[in-house]
Amino acid sequence: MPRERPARVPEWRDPTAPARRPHQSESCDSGDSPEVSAGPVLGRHVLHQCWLHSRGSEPLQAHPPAVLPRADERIPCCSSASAIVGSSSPGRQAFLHMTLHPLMFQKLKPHIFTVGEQTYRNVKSLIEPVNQSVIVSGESGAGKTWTSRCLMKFYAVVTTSPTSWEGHKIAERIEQRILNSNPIMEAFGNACTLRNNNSSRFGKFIQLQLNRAQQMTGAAVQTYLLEKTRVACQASSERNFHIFYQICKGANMDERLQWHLPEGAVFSWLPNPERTLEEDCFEVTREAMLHLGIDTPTQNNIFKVLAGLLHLGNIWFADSEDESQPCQLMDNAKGSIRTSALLLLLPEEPLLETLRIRTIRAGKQQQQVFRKPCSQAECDTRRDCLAKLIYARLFDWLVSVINSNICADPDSWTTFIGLLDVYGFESFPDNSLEQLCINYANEKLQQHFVAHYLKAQQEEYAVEGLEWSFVNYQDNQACLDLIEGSPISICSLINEECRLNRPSSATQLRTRIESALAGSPCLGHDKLSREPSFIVKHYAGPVCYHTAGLVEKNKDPVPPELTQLLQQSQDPLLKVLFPTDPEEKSPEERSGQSRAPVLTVVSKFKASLEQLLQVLHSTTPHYIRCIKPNSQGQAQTFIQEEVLSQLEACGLVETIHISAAGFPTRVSHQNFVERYALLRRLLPRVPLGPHSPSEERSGSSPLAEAMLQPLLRDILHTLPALTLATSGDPPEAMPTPVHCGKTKVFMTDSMLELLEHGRAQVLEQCAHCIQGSWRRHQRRKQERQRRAAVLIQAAIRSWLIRKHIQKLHTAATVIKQAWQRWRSRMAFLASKELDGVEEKYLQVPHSQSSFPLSQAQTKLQGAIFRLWPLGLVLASADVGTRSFQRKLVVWACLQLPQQKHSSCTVQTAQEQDGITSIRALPQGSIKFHCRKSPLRYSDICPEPSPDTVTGFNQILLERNRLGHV
Ligand SMILES: Nc1ncnc2c1ncn2[C@@H]1O[C@H](COP(=O)(O)OP(=O)(O)OP(=O)(O)O)[C@@H](O)[C@H]1O
Repeated sequence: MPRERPARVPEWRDPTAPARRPHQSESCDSGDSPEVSAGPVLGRHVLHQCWLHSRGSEPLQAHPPAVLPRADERIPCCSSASAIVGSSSPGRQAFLHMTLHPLMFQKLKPHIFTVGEQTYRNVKSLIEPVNQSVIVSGESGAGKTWTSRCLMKFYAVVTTSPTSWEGHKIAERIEQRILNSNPIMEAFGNACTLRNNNSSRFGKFIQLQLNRAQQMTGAAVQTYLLEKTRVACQASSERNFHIFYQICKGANMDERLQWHLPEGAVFSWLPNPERTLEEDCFEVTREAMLHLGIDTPTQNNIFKVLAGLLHLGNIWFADSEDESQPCQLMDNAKGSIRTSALLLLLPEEPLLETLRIRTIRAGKQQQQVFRKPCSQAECDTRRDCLAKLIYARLFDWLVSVINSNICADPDSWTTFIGLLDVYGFESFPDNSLEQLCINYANEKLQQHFVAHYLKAQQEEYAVEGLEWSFVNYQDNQACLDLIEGSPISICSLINEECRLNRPSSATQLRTRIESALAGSPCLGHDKLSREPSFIVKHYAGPVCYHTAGLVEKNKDPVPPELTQLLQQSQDPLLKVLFPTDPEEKSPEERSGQSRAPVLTVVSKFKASLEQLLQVLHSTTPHYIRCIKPNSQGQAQTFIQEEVLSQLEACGLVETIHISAAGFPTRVSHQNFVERYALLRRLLPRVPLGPHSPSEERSGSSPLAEAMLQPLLRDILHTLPALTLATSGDPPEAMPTPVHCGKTKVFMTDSMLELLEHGRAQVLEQCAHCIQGSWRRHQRRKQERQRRAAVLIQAAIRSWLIRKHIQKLHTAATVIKQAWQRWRSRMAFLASKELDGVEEKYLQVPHSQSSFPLSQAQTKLQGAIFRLWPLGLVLASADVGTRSFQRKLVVWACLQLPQQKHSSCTVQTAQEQDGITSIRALPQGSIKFHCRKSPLRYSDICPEPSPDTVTGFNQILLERNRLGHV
């Protein structure tokens, strides 16, 4: 039958509306500590807090409890095992899945001390139920024992009386005794397995007893289902119980002699002795035993018996060809049986006979006795059975001794905190009776957990004023009915097989189970399996159990003659373990003699489980789920698949289903407003009144409840719009999206998603807005920077140019001045020179001249002198006579002397007759230069351009150019 999901009553209530139920005190909720409840903000999978660490990787990161254990202690949260720690009360430790709301993830990491602190505070608060229990579960090697040990240390510290010195001493002594029980129990009950070097091969419930002042006055230990087969049979690569290795390695010479354990002796029940573990510490066990009142002679006695068991394991029988004859001992086993008998103080012959010959009683009074030699296999079984019997009794006796030493007088304690360290859910390729019992126990605990969780949920809804019909969640009752139900179940069928006392066949048992329980939805069948088997669909997954050997294991037969033999022992310890007093007859004996129901393993286990659950039901439970990050024991390695399967096995998936059936997300008003206040942006803008705190403020400091209400209302008013925008559905179509409690907002997953979606949208818009503004700002800034750069560049360039020009100017001034000085000097020199030459020339007497001027020439010269300005003007005039006419005029003006060529001697330059050039001196005076000047400064031919002065004596007209004029 598929599991039904609970139906809910849809409701949409105004958060400000008055609550319909009276407000209940928060302390009713199992009395939580304020520190514990302060951290979390959102609740999705309300129950559990998750943390995963690798071995020894991180320092303690814990919410500090009131009192911490000593600093040198290793702390569970930071080492190999990883844990999910949870309170069963949903309202208190509510944490949201990290991937959904990283921002809202709990501020304080989970820690077992938080659970310890919570339980202790609950006890102190004295609110019913006062007694507390912590259920530590997980697969082998996940850290259950370690966690329990740390919790015990925690309680030992917090419950030590600080009132008086004497009281303190007593409390310390009790604490020490309780802690000393651990090494003893671990030495005798733990072994190295493939999965854990220190694997507990039994379940235990430790009850820490507290007096009225909440001081620890004592403790009691209850053990479950010791794996006693390990004494005689160990899987390859595994070991026997630690204590056997401790005595073989730690005994001194005398002890070795006494216990017949010579150095290097080989025992078939002691595999892998070469492996040395930190648990092989004999001295620690001895010390702890001493502290618990087990004196040295008793200890020696215990170890002697254990050595006897080791020698018993070396007894091997040869197969007998004649069935009527008992099997013979193997040659090398003769010494072993002698030593074993010696150590167990048993008579050698009866010991051998009991191992080889079965006694069958018949008749009304069981008076007829038959003796039947056993086969070799039966002899081995009897030998193993003897060892298991002795070891199991020894273990139980040790537990009782421990209890008698640590258990307080019933009047001296009033409350207790129980620590349950049980095996986790197991599923191997080959599962048998042990796994059936373990998984049965886990089913029971899961049911207890679910019941408590549902109850706690309902309580919380009631406290918050929710109209809630949280119904129809079908827990694992169907599976439990299949395993333990009445009148027909797997257990009852197996027990029946035991009672019928007939040779049982595995196939027959399977057929019986399948036919009798065919209607159960949790029973399956593996068609591919070659071996007869059946499948049970547990809450953590299906497990296939093989039926072979199931009945035998369930019978756990102890031949009465073995017990009788042990009763003959002279050993003081064995005498205690196997009393002869008929009053103290063992259960095996009692069951063998009477017609009372056979006490099978399953029935004993079921009885003890029921007893345990009764205790748990009377307490407030707390859960610690230990998760192993990897099976190799490596640091910083997290194997997802392994962790996932453990989460399934510890029932987390189931818890999520239950949680999802209700309002899995719970957020305090404060946190809700802080997270979703920005959704109000979706509403049309309304001016914020004096009582409407701004978003900024709501995000930074806690708001008063009165101020929260309008904000809450605003946020909730956005929901219809949000629904419509996101899904397109009208808001009325949405089933019970959100509910406002008195202090919390309850939401479904879909509503959470919707809110988150809306929030993401608003944030996106904000982000776009911010991005746009930022880009604008950046652009403006860049523009300003560009303009500034241009300005600076221009200023620098102009400054550089000005500087350059200034330099040029200065240089030009210098050059100009120099030039002017030089020019004036040259002009002066030229003028002076010219003047000097002209004067000189004019002063030359005609007679001495090679070309003397006649009077006519002088006249002509005079005419030229008079006419030259006219010629000059004509030559340079822009307007007026042009071309030929102009040339003629100029020519006429300047060539007058040439008309009487013969009379004029100044014709050529060579002859130096006539005027060769007309010159203007810089000073402004015009001088006629009549012949080629010999002067140094004046004989420079000017450029054709009339306005260019290149010489110092400007040549206005030159004879040889006149033709071109
Ligand atoms: N918190 C821790 N800090 C350091 N080491 C740890 C811690 N938890 C577990 N370990 C290591 O892991 C080993 C296995 O732990 P533990 O014995 O507690 O596992 P378990 O769950 O009790 O296994 P089993 O069911 O086989 O008894 C320990 O011996 C120890 O070395």
